[in-house]
Amino acid sequence: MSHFKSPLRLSTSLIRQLKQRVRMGSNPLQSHSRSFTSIEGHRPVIVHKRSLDILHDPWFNKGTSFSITERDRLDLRGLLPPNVMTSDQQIERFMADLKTLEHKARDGPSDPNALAMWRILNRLHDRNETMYYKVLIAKIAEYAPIVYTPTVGLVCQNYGGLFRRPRGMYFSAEDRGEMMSMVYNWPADQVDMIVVTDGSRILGLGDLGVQGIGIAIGKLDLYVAAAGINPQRVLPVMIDVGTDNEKLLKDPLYLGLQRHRLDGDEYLAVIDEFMEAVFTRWPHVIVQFEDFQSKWAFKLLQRYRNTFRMFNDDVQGTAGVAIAGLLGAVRAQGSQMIDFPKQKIVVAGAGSAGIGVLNAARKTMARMLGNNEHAFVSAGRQFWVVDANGLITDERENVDPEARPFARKSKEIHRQGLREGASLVEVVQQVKPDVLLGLSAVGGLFSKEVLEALRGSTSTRPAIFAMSNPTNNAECTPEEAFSIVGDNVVFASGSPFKDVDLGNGHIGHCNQGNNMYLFPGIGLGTLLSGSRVISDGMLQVAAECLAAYMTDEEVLKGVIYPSISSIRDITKKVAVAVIKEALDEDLAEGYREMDARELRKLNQEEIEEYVQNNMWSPEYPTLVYKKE
Ligand SMILES: NC(=O)c1ccc[n+]([C@@H]2O[C@H](COP(=O)([O-])OP(=O)(O)OC[C@H]3O[C@@H](n4cnc5c(N)ncnc54)[C@H](O)[C@@H]3O)[C@@H](O)[C@H]2O)c1
Ligand SMILES: O=C(O)C[C@H](O)C(=O)O
Ligand SMILES: [Mg+2]
Repeated sequence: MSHFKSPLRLSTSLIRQLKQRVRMGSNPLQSHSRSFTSIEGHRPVIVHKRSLDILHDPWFNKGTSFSITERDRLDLRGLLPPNVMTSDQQIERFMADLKTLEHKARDGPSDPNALAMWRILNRLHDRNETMYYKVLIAKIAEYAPIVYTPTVGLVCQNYGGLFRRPRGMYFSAEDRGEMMSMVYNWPADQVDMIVVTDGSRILGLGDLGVQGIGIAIGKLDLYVAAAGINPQRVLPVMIDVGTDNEKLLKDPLYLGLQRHRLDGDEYLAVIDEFMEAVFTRWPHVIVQFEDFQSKWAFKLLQRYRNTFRMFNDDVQGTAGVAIAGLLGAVRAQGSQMIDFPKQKIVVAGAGSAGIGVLNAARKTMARMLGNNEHAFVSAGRQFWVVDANGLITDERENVDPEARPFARKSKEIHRQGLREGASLVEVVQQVKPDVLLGLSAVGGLFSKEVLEALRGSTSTRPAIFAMSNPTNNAECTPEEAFSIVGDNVVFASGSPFKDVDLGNGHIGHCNQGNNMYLFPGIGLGTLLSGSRVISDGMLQVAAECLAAYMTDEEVLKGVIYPSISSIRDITKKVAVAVIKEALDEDLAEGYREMDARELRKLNQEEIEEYVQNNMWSPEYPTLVYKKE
């Protein structure tokens, strides 16, 4: 049976004629016979394909021009950005992209180079996945900065122009009531990992709307490269609930819904429907929430974390990476990890990432101090939190509920010569912290004055974490940190920077403090344990595993995070730790033929082997044809 469906009311004789042409082996569409040109544009074309097969067929593909009814008819709903474009608009978008490249090439070589590399890699990804991942794994240090931060930020900003072949799924506010069937448009029967964003806070670049799909794609590239998740079983997802980015709202070539973001219950209803749909089709999938604005990041995490296998990378992944780095910084001072609760820590930024780090760091300190209420209260005194309105104290009106536990008591603060709203410089001057940590998304926030104030730190070796992404949003550069604060600072940044030559043969090491060191292992460990949920304990052991990865010799040199070339190895170790914890907490339900009982029988070495054996490697399999 052919999948012939008539989009127009056609006369039966025309249909018969068309069918006959197909039977005779001539595709009416491929016919260039002049006698047909008069009705060329109106005649329906018979297709024997649906879904991605159509989008991947250059002859049938119309990209964003597929109408809504056609998308429904051909099982394309969700496989394209929601905005339907005319073919003129498509061409305009393409030309605008071409011009942007020319224009940028005149402005300087770095960004267009990175974008050009992304395009070349992306084209390889489209035509040969095995080869793409082979290249990525072999040269991860070189290409992670292209497929991941910082270039992925630029890619998202320019996604309208860069968009070629769609990748992943789009669920939009217009799809309410349809998602449960739309998920079946995805061709894979098994999906292990979904990374989903609503595009509301992409890196430190703000609301990029539908263009945020790039970050989900980039994160999943690391899932494949670092965790060996099979690329056929990953699914990047964009939930388009509109955008509050005025520029995109006005851009006629924008690919997403041109309306303001849904809010409140309407917003929640869309995300709920998405979660129900994906977990109905793929009950064992893991969903990583990525780059949701803080306002929703915490709420969604609380809403879903006890029922679904999900986590929020910005809140929980970042927290673990920061804890590992903070413990490394303590060791770099020549102290023991157990001295962590003595550290004075100033945090700039109280969004999803900053608050995630603060909660985890406070809990880690409290555990070290005896794990009781008193310990928790006293741990809270080690933190000073500065946001866009300055130091947060209990005098602050309308403080976010998540930040409230970190608001300093005004009495205490007055004794330190500080007050509500004190500036970052003042706070650093008065507190003389051991650690200055930035998750503010404000490039250059650690100004000369702030760094000079840090010279007064009571630490023998102050640590600076300029964790905001991408590169231009880093709170300071390593050059600034080493030259202003001193040669022996410990430095980490969210996006990669080069080490600094300090002269006399000395190197100022620049660590990359990025959640990429944890999320792949958290996902892999959860998948292979079959844990029902992702518990605090599993996240905690992941962070401890990363901290323990570094040797004393390395940390004393200021090297507190591994090099990205060992990301596959560290990911494997993190996954092993996560599996063991899931077993200890009785959350593990097993994976495929390894049921929970069998899993429980494995010793450390066998768990390591189990993880290794389940990591996909890019090798060409032998293909054999068999008729269906
Ligand atoms: N390195 C990593 O692994 C990692 C992980 C997650 C997020 N990040 C980065 O962290 C940044 C923040 O992410 P988020 O989700 O928390 O964003 P957010 O927008 O929710 O939070 C930003 C916070 O910074 C504060 N802020 C703004 N201006 C400030 C100023 N002048 N001084 C002090 N604070 C100021 C805001 O008040 C807010 O509390 C982004 O750049 C993101 O890329 C990095
Ligand atoms: O994406 C990254 O590089 C880290 C982090 O998730 C971020 O939002 O900045
Ligand atoms: Mg993120």
